[in-house]
Amino acid sequence: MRFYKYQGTGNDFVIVDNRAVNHSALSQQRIHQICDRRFGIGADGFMLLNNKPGYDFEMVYYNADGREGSMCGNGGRCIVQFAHDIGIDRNNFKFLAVDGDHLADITDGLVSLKMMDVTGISQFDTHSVLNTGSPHYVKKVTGLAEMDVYTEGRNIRYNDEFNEKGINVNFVEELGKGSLKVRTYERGVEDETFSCGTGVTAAALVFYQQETGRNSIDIEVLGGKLNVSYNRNADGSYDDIWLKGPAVKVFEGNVGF
Ligand SMILES: N[C@@H](CCC[C@H](N)C(=O)O)C(=O)O
Repeated sequence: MRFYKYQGTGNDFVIVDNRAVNHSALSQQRIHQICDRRFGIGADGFMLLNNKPGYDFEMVYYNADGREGSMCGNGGRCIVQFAHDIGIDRNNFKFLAVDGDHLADITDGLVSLKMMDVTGISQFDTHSVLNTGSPHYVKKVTGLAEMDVYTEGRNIRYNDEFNEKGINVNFVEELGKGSLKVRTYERGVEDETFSCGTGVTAAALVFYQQETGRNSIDIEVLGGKLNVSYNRNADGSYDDIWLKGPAVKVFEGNVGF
């Protein structure tokens, strides 16, 4: 099986072009093995690029545990760069993912992905919960650089409330006005990753809830820098949400299992 390895701010993926040869029957165990960093290629997730009438392609996303995941923002940006690299020659892409239609473009070497509209944020004393294509728990913290994100994120992800379905846990510190640092414990990888696109999107929306209108937030993650821009409506809903950042091919090869 021919595969391509991509990364977007250190969130890394194995991608397979599934248009001519059909790899849709790969088992959960096999995808988990492909993503294993010791026994396989190593990645946070696995994606198939499928043909889809009416779209440039369809993205099917699996977490590193081999289960089909909800939307992956960095995966979406990487598969757009992959589509461009294999000759799907567009300035503006339109593709289908598990959470619906997405638009995307590549400008000045950066991939921008339009995220789904967000209708509401559930606010609690210590944290917020929202869905940006994947479910996210967002907690404001200080001293993020020193935090044990793995242990604290895992405790939340496996508590009685979230244990069954799981949740992605984001810890967020404000670096300055319109500038955040985010670290994420990801469901399905069950570890801290270097970046989470739907997670930084959630963090941006949670942090600037007072700012109605157009906002642009710069976000630092372990693997680099992202930008989230969006429109906040007076009723508290969000639309025209764009996630922008690098998406880069790392290597390609063949895998026999
Ligand atoms: N890394 C992703 C999020 C992937 C989905 C997630 N792990 C889940 O299924 O909950 C991103 O960049 O958004």
